[in-house]
Amino acid sequence: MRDLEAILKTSSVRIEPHLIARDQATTRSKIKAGAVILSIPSLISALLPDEKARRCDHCSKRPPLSQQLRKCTGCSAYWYCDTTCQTAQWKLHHKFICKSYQGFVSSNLYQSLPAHLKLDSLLLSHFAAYLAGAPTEIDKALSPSNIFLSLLPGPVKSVEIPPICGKKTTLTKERLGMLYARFGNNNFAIHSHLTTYGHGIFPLASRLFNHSCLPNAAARYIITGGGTPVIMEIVALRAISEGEEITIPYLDPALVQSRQQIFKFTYGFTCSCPSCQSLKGLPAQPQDSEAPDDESRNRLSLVLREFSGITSSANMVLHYGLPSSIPVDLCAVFHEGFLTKLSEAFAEASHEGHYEKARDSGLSILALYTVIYPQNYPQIGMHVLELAKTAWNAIILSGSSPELEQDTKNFLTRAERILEVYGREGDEDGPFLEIQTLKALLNDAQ
Ligand SMILES: C[S@@+](CC[C@H](N)C(=O)[O-])C[C@H]1O[C@@H](n2cnc3c(N)ncnc32)[C@H](O)[C@@H]1O
Repeated sequence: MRDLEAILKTSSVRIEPHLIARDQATTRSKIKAGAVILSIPSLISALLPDEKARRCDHCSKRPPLSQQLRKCTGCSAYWYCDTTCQTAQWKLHHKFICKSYQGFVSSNLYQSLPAHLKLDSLLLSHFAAYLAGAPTEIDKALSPSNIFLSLLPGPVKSVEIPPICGKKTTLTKERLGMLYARFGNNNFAIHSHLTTYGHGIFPLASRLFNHSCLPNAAARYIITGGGTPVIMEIVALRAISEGEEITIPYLDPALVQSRQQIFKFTYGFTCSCPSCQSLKGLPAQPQDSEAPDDESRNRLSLVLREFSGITSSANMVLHYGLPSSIPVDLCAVFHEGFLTKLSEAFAEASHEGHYEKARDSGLSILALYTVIYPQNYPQIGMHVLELAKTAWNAIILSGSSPELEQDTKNFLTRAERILEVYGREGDEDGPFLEIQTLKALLNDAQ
């Protein structure tokens, strides 16, 4: 821990003991909403299969339409922006993998793995190859690999190591097992505009940040290109006071019914954040029960919107709160099927151009989000932007009206305000470009 304190000396983060989770990250001084608390480069990453050949395997950048990625002529399976990215990854790990890659991925051993283990297998292969090129790195106190080995292992005692590709590493089977035992509860899904495109290892982030379902911070990913791997930034979602623990979400807090099970089996802890505490005091929704039917969903939605004070685009004073503030007869909204059905209804009505219906279910989703998520949670901003797009599409479809223009404007203003806190992540297009485009269109129409 002392070594880590040295790394963090010039940052706004301190590492301190935690009663249950070994250690925790706390703030040295007050942090403003939207501030970047820490920037952490990825040590190793791997793209999801669907993203292969669409992004650079090294820096994650998507090429502009006028350009193509450069294929590795050795394996024909890794793609890069240019020679800078290709050379950087060649040195980092690809030189140990290139020759055997095609044989490995077409082998029965690899092909018989389920999708999530295939990704683990490639990430572990990248890690092992990286260590083959830097064999002494693991013994250096502050090296990322050493920090990774110092992480808490997952709860399953004997995890089977997936097969790895590449030249034999300098790692013993025991070391490899130690690395893999830390995969499940320490790796990150890397996203662009909140859509996952790969997995990565960011040892310092794993060592520092504990989970909360009402986190005060969140990870966003910065793609810079030019041979630099993706960077994780931990951003404050609200003002954080001096000495307060900095927490991030390990999974989507909207998984209200299943999240405790996931914490137990994947991470080996019971979450006791304020959200989980207050849910404990409410009647639980049986896991195997049916989601509320259409009629109850409509009734629940209406009461939920009134309860949250979200009745129109103009009346959206978002009271972020805890589930405990929900009256007991509204608890069925925490059945995960309720949100799923609402989202389906919103998507269908938006798609078919039924604006009133879409706005109703969209506002109900927003009402639920404010109960489940913390202030300025980016998913809320993305959803309000969807509402703005739906209102704009209604203008296109059925002609403009002062109400529709006002709705579009209100939703856009609110979406921008929320998303500004989380800031820009990932690819160059995305929500801020959409907001600017919609604003310009709306101005022209007025
Ligand atoms: C990514 S690490 C977080 C850093 C960790 N505290 C440490 O000292 O290395 C994840 C592990 O921390 C612990 N942890 C994280 N959040 C927790 C929480 N809210 N309550 C209890 N334990 C937690 C669990 O053991 C989990 O598997």
